[in-house]
Amino acid sequence: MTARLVLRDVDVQHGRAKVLSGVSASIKAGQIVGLIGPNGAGKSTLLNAIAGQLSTKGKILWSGKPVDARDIGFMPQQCQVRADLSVLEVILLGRHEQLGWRIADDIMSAASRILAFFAIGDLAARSMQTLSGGQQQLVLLAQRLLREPQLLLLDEATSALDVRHQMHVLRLLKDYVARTGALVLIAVHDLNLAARHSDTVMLLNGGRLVGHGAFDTVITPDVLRSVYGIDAEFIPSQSGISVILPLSPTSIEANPMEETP
Ligand SMILES: Nc1ncnc2c1ncn2[C@@H]1O[C@H](COP(=O)(O)OP(=O)(O)OP(=O)(O)O)[C@@H](O)[C@H]1O
Repeated sequence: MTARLVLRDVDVQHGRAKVLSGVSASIKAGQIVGLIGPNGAGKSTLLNAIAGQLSTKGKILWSGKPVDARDIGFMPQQCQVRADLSVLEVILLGRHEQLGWRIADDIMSAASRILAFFAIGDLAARSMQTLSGGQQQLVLLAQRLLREPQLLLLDEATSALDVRHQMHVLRLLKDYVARTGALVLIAVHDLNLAARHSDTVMLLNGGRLVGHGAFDTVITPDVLRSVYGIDAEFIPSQSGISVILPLSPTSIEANPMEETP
């Protein structure tokens, strides 16, 4: 039976502010789900809640059970390595539970395969501290994939990558999902990227889930106006997916969730 992530009436409160409110969804594994919404909508909060990093109300179930840390690969938004470790060492830490005095051959070959998939083999001996922001992001993603998690939670994990590396990583994720049947939840700001690379999207606004389904059923000109406060042109492309061209912002308003205690 296909695994499912079930969210039932999930609430998160920070102090007096409710930052996630009544989020419910049933999400089938074997797909990439784009988590979209304006700044402060609750995307990171939802990913942190699923990863078990926050105290929540409601239920979060993976295959009918509470999420087990061993099932997930989580890459938070602020993610960096401060220690002076090499790229290979950081990637191997993806399997830290299995590391001992001697690194088993299968872990070493899995690490080499991941380095090759991400096209970062030439960085293996480099110190993380000498890498660019985008290169560090690639290494940390590779580290998460080494675990082969069933539930991969990525918070803007391609934000520091150039367009070619973004495409490469999203294609790798697609192959990974096809090979393993995993579920990937990825928070993204770029709506065109979400349209092109997600199987479905979840749209958050003001801490609530306001849309869930195929991108073109969730994101319409009216929704862009009401949720993002922009007018936009939808330009048909050869891929069959319209390109969204933002035209003008309407107005910037305070996040309604922050105004009401
Ligand atoms: N530790 C905290 N204490 C108080 N409020 C918080 C805390 N963390 C987040 N918030 C608030 O929760 C709301 C949701 O934040 P969150 O980071 O989940 O949004 P987001 O959709 O990921 O935003 P962005 O796209 O800007 O990263 C925001 O209003 C934010 O100010």
